[in-house]
Amino acid sequence: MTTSSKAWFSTADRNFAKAIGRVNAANPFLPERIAAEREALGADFVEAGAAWNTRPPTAESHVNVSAITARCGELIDRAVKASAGGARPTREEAALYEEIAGYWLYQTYAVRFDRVILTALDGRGEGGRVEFFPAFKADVEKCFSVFGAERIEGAEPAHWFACAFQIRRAFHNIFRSLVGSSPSMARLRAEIWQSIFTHDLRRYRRGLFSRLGDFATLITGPSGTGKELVARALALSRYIPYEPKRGGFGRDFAHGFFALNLAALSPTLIESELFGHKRGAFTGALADRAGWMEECPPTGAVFLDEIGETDTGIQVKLLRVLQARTFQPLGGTESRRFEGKVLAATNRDLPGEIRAGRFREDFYYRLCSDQIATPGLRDQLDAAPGDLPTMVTYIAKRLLGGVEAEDFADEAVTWIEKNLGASYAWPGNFRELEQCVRNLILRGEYRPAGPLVRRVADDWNAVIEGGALTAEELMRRYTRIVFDQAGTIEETARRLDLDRRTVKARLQRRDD
Ligand SMILES: Nc1ncnc2c1ncn2[C@@H]1O[C@H](COP(=O)(O)OP(=O)(O)OP(=O)(O)O)[C@@H](O)[C@H]1O
Repeated sequence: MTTSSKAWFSTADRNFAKAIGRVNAANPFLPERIAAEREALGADFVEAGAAWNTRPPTAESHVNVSAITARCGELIDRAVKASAGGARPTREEAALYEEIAGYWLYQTYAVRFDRVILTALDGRGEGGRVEFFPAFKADVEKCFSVFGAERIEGAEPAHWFACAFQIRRAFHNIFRSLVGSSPSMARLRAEIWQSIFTHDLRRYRRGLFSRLGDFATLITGPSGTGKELVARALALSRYIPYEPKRGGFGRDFAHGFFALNLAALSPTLIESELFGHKRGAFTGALADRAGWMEECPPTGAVFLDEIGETDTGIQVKLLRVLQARTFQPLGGTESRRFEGKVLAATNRDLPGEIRAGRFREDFYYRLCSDQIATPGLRDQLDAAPGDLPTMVTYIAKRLLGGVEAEDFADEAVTWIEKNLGASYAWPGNFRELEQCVRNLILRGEYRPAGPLVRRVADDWNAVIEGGALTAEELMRRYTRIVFDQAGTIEETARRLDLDRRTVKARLQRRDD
């Protein structure tokens, strides 16, 4: 296309831009994202062998992203020239151009964003300051100069910058905390992404970004599966406005997560920690103190861990926070406002708790509009056995540091496979794996709370071959093995397709 042409884009450009629209809209943790990239590049797409992203792609590190960014850059240059030559875009062309410009701006600054984010997340640097906004602003203005006076809604440089930066932060918060390449882990990452940005990034950028604090998120899943990690990633990935006059973000983006374990504290202490207290509100309250609900900024989040354990009195007060956004400090009479987002987690079956009268239904429905479920470790390893060495290396690196960890991880995986067996149930999930690695470092062995599965399996073979068991005994011993792996009567009943009373009766009968 030349500057004298009336059309901005050729048919091929148009198809490319439509595919970029799909890339922008796709959840980056799902296969749909890679499919959209493939569609954009056609024969130039380089197969990377993965159905979904397993690390944050950047234009420098990912050949397809690089090729798409370069092509977007060419189209932007062409549109700028066409516009200077007097060609006006159609409505459709303007919308396609917005997709291309958005992609190009984001990828062009991704590496610079990364440097700031990683430095802050590692506890170095100031998580609120960013120096390159003027360059970004100049690029936004260049990109959108093509529209002359008609500006695209939501294309203010500072807002665009804050959104692009937030997307990058979310990438790192999700990738850095959650190890694993199984489909269930990919789904978990995708769910976290959706909880932050919704399924429509464009709508999010245009207005929803300021509303999502009103949506509470409930994280469910077995113990030790990373529910707190999910909560932290959600809290640290919230939208934070960029303030050009201050030369930085409204607050330090590496903070903003206010966690409280409700199972560990008495109701008075829970109230004091969450809502704060006035001097003299209880013995030991020597001065006024603000709680998490007051400390948490509008762009932060309060995390209520073990929400299934809290008593109904606290539930009523939390319901009020969710509905009216107000609370009262202990010993105080005036109402205060909570401006942040509520995240909660439990490994309990909340509908069951409601039936048993221990959990308020109205509170549950206010909490569960957005639900995220964390998968058990055994399920992940069944789908991706190669994750065991990756996870052990990840844990060992944090405990031992660099080179030593690689060697140790090989030894640890060999020990686990030999002594626990490749199909060990990991009833304590990732937390148990961490415990196992710590024990292997200290003692060279790990003894799970239940019997070692391999030894049980060996005994089992001998018993079966001996042919001396009655059917009843066989069932009783088998139930015991499954219980040792499953950890609870409910889960054992589910796996054996029995009712829980039968399981309990079999477990209670004494061994001969
Ligand atoms: N997928 C994962 N990747 C990396 N670390 C993980 C993962 N899942 C869990 N962990 C680690 O396992 C430990 C337990 O995680 P966490 O406390 O978040 O679990 P939880 O689901 O909240 O458990 P509980 O229900 O007992 O509170 C933590 O040290 C956490 O860092």
